Amino acid sequence: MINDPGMTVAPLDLESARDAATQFLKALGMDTDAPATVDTPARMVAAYAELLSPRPFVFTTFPNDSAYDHLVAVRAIPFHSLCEHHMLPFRGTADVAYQPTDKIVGLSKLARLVEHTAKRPQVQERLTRQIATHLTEQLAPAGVGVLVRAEHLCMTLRGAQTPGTETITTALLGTVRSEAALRNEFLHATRSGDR
Ligand SMILES: Nc1nc2c(ncn2[C@@H]2O[C@H](COP(=O)(O)OP(=O)(O)OP(=O)(O)O)[C@@H](O)[C@H]2O)c(=O)[nH]1
Ligand SMILES: [Zn+2]
Repeated sequence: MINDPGMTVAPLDLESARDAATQFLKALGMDTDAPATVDTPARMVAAYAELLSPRPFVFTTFPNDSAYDHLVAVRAIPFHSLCEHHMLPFRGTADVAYQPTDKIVGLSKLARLVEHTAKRPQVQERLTRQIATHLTEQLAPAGVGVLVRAEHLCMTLRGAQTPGTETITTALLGTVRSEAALRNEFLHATRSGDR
């Protein structure tokens, strides 16, 4: 189970959230007593609760018994998160890679780790770093590379209103940062044009 403190998700108080959502929607002019919208505050809370509730999972690792020492990369892992400034979604893909030493991880766990890290109020920079830090702590790999591409709806739908923009963040650690050959291998494996 994911249990390091940086990954803990605060418990949700759904009842208080429902009361607050009713107030919030009334203040925005919605009639929350009308038949069609009487359940809207509860639905809104359920929707946010779903977006903020990562599925628990076990970060299963195996001995690296073939002494595999090139990059393991899973790319284009889809995710959605909530920007902590506006509580609007940002969504995109994460490319996650590591160079193993003694341990390898079940491949699906890289996708589950992305989901786990994304389903909380976030900024993209922290999301990217947290994925990389978790891999470093759990696998003691020689290197880690994480590249996240995302559309921020707070920027594309409102505010600056810039549809089509994509934000790219990277976290390169260990050999993926320091060795040109591995860095290039990572950047080549994650090139968006190859999808
Ligand atoms: N660095 C970073 N900024 C983000 C992220 N998500 C949203 N933001 C930005 O957070 C900032 C909040 O800025 P404010 O000026 O306080 O908010 P605002 O008045 O709504 O700003 P506008 O979005 O420009 O209208 C905005 O520039 C957002 O684009 C993120 O993941 N990382
Ligand atoms: Zn935002």
